[in-house]
Formats: sequence, structure tokens, C-alpha cells
Amino acid sequence: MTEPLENSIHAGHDLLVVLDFGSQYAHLIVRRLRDIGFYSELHPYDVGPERLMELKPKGLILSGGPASVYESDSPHLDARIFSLGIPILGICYGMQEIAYQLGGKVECGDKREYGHATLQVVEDPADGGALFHGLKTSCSVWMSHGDRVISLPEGFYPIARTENCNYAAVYGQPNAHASVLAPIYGLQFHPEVSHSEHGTEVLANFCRAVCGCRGDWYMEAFLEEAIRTIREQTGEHALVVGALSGGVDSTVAALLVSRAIGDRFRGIFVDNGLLRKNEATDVMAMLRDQMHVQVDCINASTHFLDALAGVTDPEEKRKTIGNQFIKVFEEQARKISADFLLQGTLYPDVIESISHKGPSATIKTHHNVGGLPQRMRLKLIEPLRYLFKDEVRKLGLVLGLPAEVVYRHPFPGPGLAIRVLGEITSERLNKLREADAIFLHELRRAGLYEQIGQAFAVLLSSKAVGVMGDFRTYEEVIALRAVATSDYMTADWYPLPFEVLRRISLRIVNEVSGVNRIVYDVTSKPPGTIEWE
Ligand SMILES: Nc1ncnc2c1ncn2[C@@H]1O[C@H](COP(=O)(O)OP(=O)(O)OP(=O)(O)O)[C@@H](O)[C@H]1O
Ligand SMILES: O=c1[nH]c(=O)c2[nH+]cn([C@@H]3O[C@H](COP(=O)(O)O)[C@@H](O)[C@H]3O)c2[nH]1
Ligand SMILES: NC(=O)CC[C@H](N)C(=O)O
Ligand SMILES: [Mg+2]
Repeated sequence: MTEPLENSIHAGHDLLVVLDFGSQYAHLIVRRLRDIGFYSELHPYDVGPERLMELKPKGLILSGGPASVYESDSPHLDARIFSLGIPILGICYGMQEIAYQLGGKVECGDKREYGHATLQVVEDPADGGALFHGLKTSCSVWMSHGDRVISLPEGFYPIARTENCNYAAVYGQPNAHASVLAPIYGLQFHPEVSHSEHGTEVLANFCRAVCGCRGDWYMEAFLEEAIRTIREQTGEHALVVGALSGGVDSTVAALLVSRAIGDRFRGIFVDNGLLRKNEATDVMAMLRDQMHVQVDCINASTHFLDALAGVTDPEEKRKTIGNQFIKVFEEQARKISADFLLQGTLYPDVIESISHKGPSATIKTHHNVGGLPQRMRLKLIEPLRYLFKDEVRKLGLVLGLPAEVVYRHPFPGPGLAIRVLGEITSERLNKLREADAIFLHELRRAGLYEQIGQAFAVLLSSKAVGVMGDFRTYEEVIALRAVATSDYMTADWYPLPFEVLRRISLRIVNEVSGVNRIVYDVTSKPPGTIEWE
């Protein structure tokens, strides 16, 4: 993701660069730092000193990683980086890499160490104490390693130990080692995980006391800068078009652009006939009347439903819907001669695309508008490109977005089409809409909506026999799905109270005609996915 600095937000903030050696916690480090007010970005471990000098970070953090430094194909830092005069903090593999490169020794330990350990800060002979300044001298930390440093490079000494690890934290004095021009710290434990007591304070000490960062990352400041950048990017006259779904990402992106350029932003909300009950009206009222965004609702439901007639395969549904969306967007953009396209790309999408871990298997083709730019030759605006979802939510609140929009459950682009299993007809869509509305209403009434990551009803593709008022029925089955999740990558089914389930089940079979049976989905992700198709 090498891109010109003037287009990014490095320029305005003290930057900390985290170099990714493949740890599953690498982006957690970035998130922790941002949470405590220090702007940070993830870059690949082999970014090189030239690019780093352009980025001008005030500090470098080397992440952990699955490899062992002494193996032949393990990832290594360009050694010139040690001489850039930038303070460095190595975490786990990062610390082992520092030792390995500067003349210390790392070997495979006889005991692996996972989980809690008690850290003891040791007597400090010089000035390596900045990292633990103001903290207890004994605290609990979280370890996850098999290798260990057995001798330190010249000019380095230990500043903390645990029972199994003499070098749980180490310090290298500037100039004590030939190629070290700024302070270097190493931690064998993981300060970024919440199980490490004082982990956040250790990171904060590194940023503030060692690197001299001011802690200038907060949403109000970001908002002002983002608005300025969008104005510069779009000039005086250009029009920007953006697809809006009422979901938090596209709504926050649209508010930002509207703030910056007013009615030169034109939002398009597509009623594709696959929306939830009252969704088109509610979303339009929120965007237009409440948030004063210029947005048109395009009713394309006949096109979508016609195209979906007879389609039952989940991937074919997604493709059909994606094509229909593109058609609508192209037509609208042509009509108003827009120059820019707004997209709600988030930082995890960017990280994913630079990951050196290689491509992963396609489970589902998630529809988004990513297919648009090449075909329309519109220039892209992606104001949320450096933000995580929780930062987008914070920004939404700063922009005055009501909490119910900010904390709304996500809703997939293909909508109810992937929740009506099997054939999609208006009649079946309507049954699902009614059942889904009852489910969500009862969750809100029971005060459970906010605790659940996502909840919805699914109309199954098989029918069930039942008895209603002495008559035999043979009707549709509804499955209820509610999951607890923070990132939607993994999820657990939510243990809804029996009384709530009982009320929902009773209401759906009584109020939605053509449905005679309700089941509750008790599958986590993995092995299930959140949606059924
Ligand atoms: N009905 C729609 N009309 C116009 N654009 C849509 C519609 N549904 C989806 N999109 C576009 O597809 C993008 C991807 O949808 P996605 O659901 O991933 O994000 P979101 O709706 O913005 O946020 P959330 O993840 O909270 O639902 C949206 O940001 C929006 O640009
Ligand atoms: O915009 C989208 N287009 C899609 O095709 C799509 N499929 C799933 N989802 C949403 O992604 C999250 C994870 O869903 P899965 O566990 O089903 O993959 C959940 O939040 C799902 O609702 C989609 N969103
Ligand atoms: N978590 C890590 O960074 C592990 C580093 C190295 N692979 C070890 O086992 O010690
Ligand atoms: Mg959505």
C-alpha cells in the first residue's frame, strides 16, 4: 500500500510504525496505540529504510511472529534500520530479531511458555527504566513463545525477568553498540494483549517517554483533517457520488463528504426489493431528514427480483445482485457526470490486501462496490481507509450520528436474498420480512439488541408439517440466528433467554401466515458462518 504521503494522514500526526512479522496480534498493537491516542500504522516487515525515512516515524515496533529467527527462511529486518536513529521496541519475535541481528544469541528453549507469568522489574543500572516508569515492579504479563534469547548484544542489559526468562525485557543504550543510535527495547511478553497487566502503560511509556510522541490522535482532530483533505482532493466544482446502504460505514463516509462539500455529494440508496421491513423509508428518513445528506432512493426492485427468478445457488445469487448494483450505479453516475466515487473502505480491508500470508480460500464472495472503479473510471475517495470499525463508530458519534445507527447490526449488501434459502419470491420475502421484524422488535424490547453482534431470521428451503386449529398444515420454517462477536470473523451463538425465545416463536407462528415452525440456530463460527448462504 505504498501511496503518496500527501494523500494519507501520516503527515498531520506523530507516527509509530508497527512492522508485521506475521503475528496474529500485529494489528492489535496498532489498535492499542490508537486507543491511547498515538497514531500508528501497520507495514510489512520488509518495508525498507528508504520508505521509512519518507514516513518519518517517531518510533518503530517490531511485532511477534510464528517463525524462529535462526531458521533459514525466517523474515528479517533490513539491518540498516537499526542505524536510522529511530527508537525501536521489539515484541517477542521482534525482540529475538534484535538480539539475532546485533550479535546476541537465540535458541529453541527446552520449555515453551504460554499464558501468564509474573514479571519482576530489575534494578536499573542506567536509564533503561523509562518503559516501566510509574508502574508496579511486579505484575502479571502474557507470554507466547518457544524460543528464547540466551545472550544479549553488546550494550544491552536486562530490565525485567520472569521465573523462566532472564530476559523478559531488555534495553540497549544508544551508542553503546556500534550500530545503535537510538534507544532499543525488547519485550519477550506481549504488552498488546489485554491479559498483560500494565501492557497499555508500557506501550504508552514507549511512545511518550522514549519516542517523544504527543498523543495527538483523537477523532475530533481527525474529522477536521479529513474534511480539509476531501476539499483539497475534490477542488471547487467536482461532483462525488456514493452508494449508501444505511450501514455505519457508508453513512459515516457520506456524512464526512457532505460536511466537506455540501450538495456536491450525491448519495444513491438502492431499494433492491431485498431490504428489511420499512428499511427504505427508515434509511431515507435518517439520511435525508435527520442527517441532511443529499441522497436519492432508486427503486430497482423489479430488476433485481426479475434477475433473481429461479436462482437458488448462493454464489449465483451474489453475482446476480452484484451485477444489478453495478448497473444502477453506472447509470446514476452517468446521469450526473460525477468525477469521484466515495467508498467506505476500512483499514482491515487495506491490511488484508497487503498481508504477506497469501490468499485465503473464498468462502463467500462478499458483495461490495469494489468492481466499480475500473469500469467507470471514476476517481476514488476513501476517507475511512485508515480507520478501524470502532474508530468509524467513534467518528459517527462525533459527527452527530444517532447511537441507534452507530451501533446498528451490519446488514449484508445482498440483503434478504441470502436469507431466503432456495427460491426468492415476493411472497417468501414478505414472510421473512414480517418474521424478522418481530424478532428484532422483541430483542429490543428485552434490552438485548445492543449485546448481540448480529441477529436476523432466515426462511428455510424445506417445509414442515404442523397442526393448527385441528387442521393439518404444511408450511414454511423460520430459523432465528443471534450471535455474539466483535469482529464478525469468529462468532458464538447467543444464549437467548427461554422466555424471550418462547414469546418470539409464539408471535411469529401466530402473526405470519404460511409459517408453522421456528428453530433456533446454535452453531458458532467456525464451523458455521454467520449467514446461512
Ligand atoms: N441498498 C444499497 N444501496 C446502495 N449501496 C449499497 C446498498 N447495500 C450495500 N451498498 C454498498 O455496498 C457497501 C458494502 O456494504 P456493507 O454492508 O459491507 O457495508 P455498510 O452497509 O456500509 O456497513 P455495515 O457493514 O455496517 O452494514 C456499502 O458500504 C454500500 O456502499
Ligand atoms: O456486504 C456483504 N455482502 C455479502 O455478500 C455478505 N455475506 C455476509 N456478509 C456479512 O459479513 C459478516 C460475516 O458473514 P459470514 O460469517 O456469513 O461470512 C456478517 O455480518 C454478514 O452479514 C456480507 N456482507
Ligand atoms: N509470539 C512470538 O512472536 C513467537 C516467536 C517465536 N516464534 C517463538 O516461538 O519464540
Ligand atoms: Mg451493510
